[in-house]
Order: sequence, then C-alpha cells, then structure tokens
Amino acid sequence: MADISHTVHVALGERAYDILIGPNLIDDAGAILAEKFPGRRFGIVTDTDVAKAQLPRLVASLEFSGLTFSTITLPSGESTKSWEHLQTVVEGLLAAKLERNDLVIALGGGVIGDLAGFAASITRRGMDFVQIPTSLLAQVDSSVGGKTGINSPHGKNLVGAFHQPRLVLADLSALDTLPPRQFAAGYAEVVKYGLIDDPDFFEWLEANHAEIFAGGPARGEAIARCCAHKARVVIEDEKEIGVRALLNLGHTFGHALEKDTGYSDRLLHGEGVSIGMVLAHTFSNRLGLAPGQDSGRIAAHLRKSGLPTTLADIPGILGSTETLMAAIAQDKKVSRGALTFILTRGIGQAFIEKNVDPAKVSAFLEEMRSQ
Ligand SMILES: NC(=O)c1ccc[n+]([C@@H]2O[C@H](COP(=O)([O-])OP(=O)(O)OC[C@H]3O[C@@H](n4cnc5c(N)ncnc54)[C@H](O)[C@@H]3O)[C@@H](O)[C@H]2O)c1
Ligand SMILES: O=C(O)C(=O)C[C@@H](O)[C@H](O)[C@H](O)COP(=O)(O)O
Ligand SMILES: [Zn+2]
Repeated sequence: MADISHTVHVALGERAYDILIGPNLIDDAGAILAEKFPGRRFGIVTDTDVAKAQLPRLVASLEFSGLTFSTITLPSGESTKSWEHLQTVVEGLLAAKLERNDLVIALGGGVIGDLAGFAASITRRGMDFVQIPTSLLAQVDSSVGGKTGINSPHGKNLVGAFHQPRLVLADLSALDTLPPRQFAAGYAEVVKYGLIDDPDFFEWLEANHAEIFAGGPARGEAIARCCAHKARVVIEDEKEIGVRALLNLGHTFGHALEKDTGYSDRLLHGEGVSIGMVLAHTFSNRLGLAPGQDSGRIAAHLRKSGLPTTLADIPGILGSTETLMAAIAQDKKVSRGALTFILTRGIGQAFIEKNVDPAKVSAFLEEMRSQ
C-alpha cells in the first residue's frame, strides 16, 4: 500500500490527473502504474545523474510488478533540452517499438520532464506520459500543468506543446540525493507562489525555511501547497490566455539571463528566476508601483536559501544590455511586438502588465548592471 501524504487533483476534464506526493513513491510506482495502466508498456526517459541516484529503484519496482519497459538515458543539464536530444528520445521510443497506447515515463528534473513530455506529444502523433519528478523544482512546478518543450538558440522554451501528463508521482525521498545547489534552485519557484498572490505562504516560508531545507514535514506541505496553487491556475487557464502568465513572475528577465549564459551551469533555471523575481520587484519599485522594502525582504530570504539575487552574482561576463533586450524581445508573452512583464505592487500582489516600454526596461538593466 503506497504511503501517499498529499493528493492534488488537476481537474481538466478529459485531461484530468492526480499528483500523488509521498515518501518512497518510486518504490510503489510499479504497483501504481500496473493498476492504472494495465497491459501498457513503458519508455523511461532519464538523465545520467538521476540514472545513478534513482533509476535502480524505479527499475526494481517495475520489474517486481512484471511491467515491460525500456530506458533512454541522456546527459544531465539544461543543454539537453535541445533539438538533438529531442530526436534521440523520439527515435529511441520508436526503436523500442513503443506503440501509441504505451506510455513515456519522465524520471528526473524539469529538463527531462519538459523534453520527454514534448517527445511524448509528437511521437506517433501523441503518446501518454507520466511524470516522476525527482528535483524540488520539478515536484513543485515543472511536472504540473503540461508545458513541455525545448530551448532554441533564439531563446528559452521557444519550441514545445501543451501536453498534460496522465499522472504525477512526487517521491519525497528522491530529494535525499538532490545536490544542495539544485534544491536551492527549486526553492526559488516555491517562493514564487507566495510572491504572486499568497503573502501568507511567503510568511509561512520565512517561518518554516529551516525545516523545509532540513527535510522535515514542512517540506511535503510546501510541495503540496505549491502543486495546489499551480493546479488552480492551470485549471482556470490551461493554455496561458490570461492569468497563467502570472506563473512567469521573474521569468522574462530570468530566461534572457539563461540564454545569455548559454543554458549552462553558470546559471540554473531557478537561479535565473531568483534574480528575475528580485529584478521584477525592483523594476516595479522604479516604476512607482511597489514599496522598496519588499524587494529587500525577498532578496534576503532568497540569499538565505543560497540563491543569487543580482546580476553581479552570475559568474563570468554577461552580454550587453542590447543582447539581453534582444532575448527579452523573443519572450513568448510578446504580443504585436509589445513587451509583457509580470510586475507587482508588493509581496503577493503580482499582475500582468502589457505594453511595457522597452526603453524603461533597458535603462533599468543598465542601472542593475552598474551595481
Ligand atoms: N514545464 C514547466 O512548467 C516548467 C516549470 C519550471 C521549470 N521548467 C524547466 O525545468 C528545467 C529545470 O528543472 P530542474 O531544476 O529540475 O533541472 P534539471 O532537470 O537539470 O535537474 C537538476 C539536476 O539535478 C539532477 N537531479 C535531479 N533529481 C535528482 C535526484 N533526485 N538526485 C540526484 N540528482 C538529481 C539532474 O540530473 C540535474 O543534473 C528548466 O529547463 C526549466 O525551464 C519547466
Ligand atoms: O507553468 C507555467 O505556466 C510557468 O510559467 C512555470 C514556469 O516556472 C516555467 O519555467 C515555464 O516553463 C515557463 O514557461 P514559458 O512559457 O515562459 O516558457
Ligand atoms: Zn520556472
């Protein structure tokens, strides 16, 4: 009997699914999948680090339940979210003779989830997939909501599809092997939910920070609260016609910085979001929208978590402001050439602002570079 501490239902009609959260769920995956998907075969997609740390548990579980599966293992890291590795996954699924009704399992962080989910969406015109997120970031954000895709030399996540998973299994014990820098990066997305529209959650995070980082019960609660928050938004606006864009807080700056640093470990996605959220608050302050003390409080909390909060925290030399502005111009929220930013009136008061003046963004970036 699986030990499920929290269940979040994503009520999307015929695309509805559950997020199951609990310790040791990878060990229970075989039994859960055999019951939910009888007679189906599985293609596991993972990366080399997760293959060492977590794949043996999944393999043992699937074998114990008598399931048939094959495995595709890719290099770890953001640069794997590429055309090249998309091809590797799609061709690997076809070579394994997986049929349209078989399932892809994404075992890993957000890179594997986004890539494997996208491969599932296009292989044989669409296969089902299951998310088994193993990073904090993937458990609180990327495994939920169906955004899948890869990066382009033109920008972050510019090629992809909305494709919801059939099930999410978030195994809390998997986080025991996650490197501390990766845990911190995922925590930036946790903080994001508080900053968007839940100031009580942000306060709760401030109070429970030590327990979340130490792996106490507050960690599971934080993950469940993030999933419930994201599920609410996705149910309301699955394809980001409106309110879902709030989940992009910090990402317009963050994605430009990730592109600028070559999708490398100079700047992890969550680290870019951390800097981007502080920039979004400071920019809102410069526009006269938000009080200055909020960005200080947010930056202090992120720094305490081991996260970067300024452009100067990024190792190496950053591209010019023009280069960053060119990356921002490729953001998917751009409409009729106009920039959209998630701005804020303070902690928990984010809003979508269309038609942001690029000259103001550029001047703000110049100011931030000189600090
Ligand atoms: N689709 C979405 O809604 C969404 C949301 C947020 C982020 N993302 C995407 O997610 C990606 C970032 O995801 P991430 O932070 O998980 O990075 P990641 O997938 O690169 O994983 C982080 C690193 O930790 C390793 N790792 C993961 N789990 C581990 C474990 N349990 N034990 C040991 N090592 C482990 C991985 O091998 C990798 O090296 C970005 O590409 C971002 O754009 C997508
Ligand atoms: O699910 C969403 O919607 C998000 O914006 C969540 C983000 O944390 C995530 O990084 C997402 O991949 C960004 O989406 P994009 O559309 O800006 O590429
Ligand atoms: Zn993100």
